[in-house]
Amino acid sequence: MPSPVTVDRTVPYFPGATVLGYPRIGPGRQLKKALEAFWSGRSEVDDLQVSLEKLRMETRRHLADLGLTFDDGAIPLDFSPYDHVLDAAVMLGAVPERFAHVVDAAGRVGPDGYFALARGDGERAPLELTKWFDSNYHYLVPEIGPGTPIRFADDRLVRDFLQAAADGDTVRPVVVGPLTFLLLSKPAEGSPKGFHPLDRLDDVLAAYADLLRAFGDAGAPWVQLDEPALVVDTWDVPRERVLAALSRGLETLAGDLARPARPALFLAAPYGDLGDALPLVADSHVEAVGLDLVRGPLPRPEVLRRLAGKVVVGGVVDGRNVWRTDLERALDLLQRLSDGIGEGARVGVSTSCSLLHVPHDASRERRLGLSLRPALAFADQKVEEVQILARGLALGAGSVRAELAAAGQARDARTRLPGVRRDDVAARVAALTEPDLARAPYEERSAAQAATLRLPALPTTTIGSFPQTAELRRARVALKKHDLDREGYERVVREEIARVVRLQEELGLDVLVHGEPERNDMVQFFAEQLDGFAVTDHGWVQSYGSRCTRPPILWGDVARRAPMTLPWTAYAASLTDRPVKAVVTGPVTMLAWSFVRDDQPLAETAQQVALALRDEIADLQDAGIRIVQVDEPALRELLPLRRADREEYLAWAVRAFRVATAVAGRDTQVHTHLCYSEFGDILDAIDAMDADVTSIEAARSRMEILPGLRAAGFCRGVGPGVYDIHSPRVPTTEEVAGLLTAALAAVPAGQLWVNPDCGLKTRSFEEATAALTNLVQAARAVRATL
Ligand SMILES: Nc1nc2c(c(=O)[nH]1)N[C@@H](CNc1ccc(C(=O)N[C@@H](CCC(=O)N[C@@H](CCC(=O)N[C@@H](CCC(=O)O)C(=O)O)C(=O)O)C(=O)O)cc1)CN2
Ligand code: MET
Ligand SMILES: [Zn+2]
Repeated sequence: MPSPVTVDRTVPYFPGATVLGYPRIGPGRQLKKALEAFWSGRSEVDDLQVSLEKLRMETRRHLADLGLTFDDGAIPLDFSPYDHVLDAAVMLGAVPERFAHVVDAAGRVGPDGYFALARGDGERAPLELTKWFDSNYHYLVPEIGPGTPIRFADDRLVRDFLQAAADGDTVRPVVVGPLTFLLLSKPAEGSPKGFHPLDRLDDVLAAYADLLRAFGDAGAPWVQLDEPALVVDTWDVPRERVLAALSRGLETLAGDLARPARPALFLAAPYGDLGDALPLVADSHVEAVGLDLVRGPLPRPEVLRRLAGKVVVGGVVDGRNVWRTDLERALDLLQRLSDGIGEGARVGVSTSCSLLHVPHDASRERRLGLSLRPALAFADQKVEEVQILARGLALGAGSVRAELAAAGQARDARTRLPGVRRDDVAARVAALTEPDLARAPYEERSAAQAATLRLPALPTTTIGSFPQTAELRRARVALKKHDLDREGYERVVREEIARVVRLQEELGLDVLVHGEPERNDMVQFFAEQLDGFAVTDHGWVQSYGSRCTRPPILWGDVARRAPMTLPWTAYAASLTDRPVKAVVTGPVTMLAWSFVRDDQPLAETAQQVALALRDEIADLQDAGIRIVQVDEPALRELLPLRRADREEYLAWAVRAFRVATAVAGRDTQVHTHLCYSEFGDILDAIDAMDADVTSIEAARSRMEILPGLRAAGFCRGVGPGVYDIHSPRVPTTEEVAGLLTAALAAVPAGQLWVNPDCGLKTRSFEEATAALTNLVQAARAVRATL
């Protein structure tokens, strides 16, 4: 084992400039490639370890090349092989009982066990995957019960630190903080009523204290504890309890455990405002605190003064968008922060949150055109921005005058691009009136649809996508490289549609889809065809594990140029007598999974996207399509983290859905699909969307949502997912039938639909066929009992 680093522990100095975290996927998606090679058996575990360490090494060296320095802890070590919340659970040995065997006698979890927790192992269901705060990143939900083992068990994080140190690179380890860990956990199965993971606070704190001691022994100058949970005020425990837990945590980890036994502590609170938690942090013994000054306000003067003894790290560079920072404004904010703290203020400059949410490097986007590219800042550009700001803060604005001016010019130039403001689009949004948003009463619609669609009870369907084959992806690459012409590409797509339609008929599904083979991604595909959006070539961002997306960049007013999915859907419909359901991506999801403009309210942009979709739905309807699904999987994701902001958001989100869908006549059945989240908080909004059928993720959480829906008075069609598509595991017929029977306890048979949790694009045809065979059989069996 490499020897510890020697540092002067008496003076914890903090960098002028840092970032809270950096993309983990690698500029060439090295993480994805290494993981998928290992999972498929194309590489051995040693190859995987070598690839991962190489990626960590290249990342820290790259950050050093960009100007961040090792000695002062400016370079974060925030790597994770799959997910950082899973890493914290593994560090604590806190695995669910069904996975107890993956922890060895020494407390460590090997690669197979680690990936079994993340992805299941064929027999055991993996941890639940859900949204990380209000982002499109997904974390694995720890399951914590009264008896779950919790101690400092797996020291991988410390070993990673020492491995870097052995190369002479002293990094700043980043760990999910103890409160955030517990608040993101769910009670393990079998926990007594009233149990909350927070009940295990003392055990978790003891384990973190051991972790910090180990980092101290290893010579880490700084450790960053991320506590984003503190900016959220909607947890299922009262705020007082969260604050009491925070006090206790600060006392245990920063006070009782004093330096030099531990590294200096940097408590970071991304994604919002610390609010009433900040005074507690100010009065604690942590050495540094990171504030999100993009989303949160500058703290009040009396709170600022209490921060005087600490390093205060101003998160002024937005980690959630890709626009160049208004450096002048940011510098002014930092100056006010410093002045507010008063004499001796030590202010650092950082990003508002980890750069996990943005792609690596905007300079690679050759196709983005000379007009847009200068206005963009991806991770590497943001690393430069924090350094410019740190220089400006240390040496005065005059020292960075040229940089401030260049940033200002690039930002101004963007707002003047043709297409940023369009009178035709503004006029259409302004002309919308209430009747444009209303459909016929549900009873009338339901009767009309029953007459035209003639579906059996418990109709079976899928969520839209079928497996994306390597052949399709290759064809898209060839099309881009001009090795395949448009006609050739469309032939490949049509053949795939025909194959998927045939397969669905053979399987006996009731409502068919075309399978979405023409889509690289459900958001990017539409963005490529809409005015106002730009797409990237290399702008990959991790969504979960090895899965990535290239979020489009929304820069101008949105309008549809031509039908987007109509030809493909119509082609599928021409091949079968069964009803074919068209599938489009809804307005909120289009925004949530893109980088949005910062010069106009989201609500306004949402109506523009909704109008473009409305035109598409009108065309589909005119072409004889009688079922249209408008996917809104991100509806819950964008729900504000603070209770006070929620109503306004839900109002415009629901309105946008209705703008898009109210063009449907009474005998056109409107479906929506929601996935990946707790729906408890948005049941009323789901109801207000007024969709005829709503499909929701439910398999991993065993149909927990249904009683709530019933209680909310929801009376339309509902398809609780009966099988988890995120895992390769094929559900048995009995299992699906069991879930359907459970669902029937909460939903009348006339309302219940049968479908998977989500689209099948990440599965193989073999897995999808096996699972759907069982799904159809289960539906038939349960139908026979009605
Ligand atoms: N945007 C978005 N967010 C979402 C979802 C979603 O579907 N979209 N679903 C939920 C879960 N998140 C997901 C995110 C990504 C993927 C996913 O499958 N991503 C694919 C990439 C999809 C894509 O853009 N595909 C392109 C590009 C594919 C590609 O990598 N091509 C290679 C070449 C491939 C070859 O030669 O075979 C290359 O460019 O290097 C295409 O099909 O055209 C992946 O990581 O592998 C799935 C779920 C929630 N959030
Ligand atoms: C993440 S929601 C996915 C919905 C989409 N229609 C699909 O089936 O893939
Ligand atoms: Zn979904």
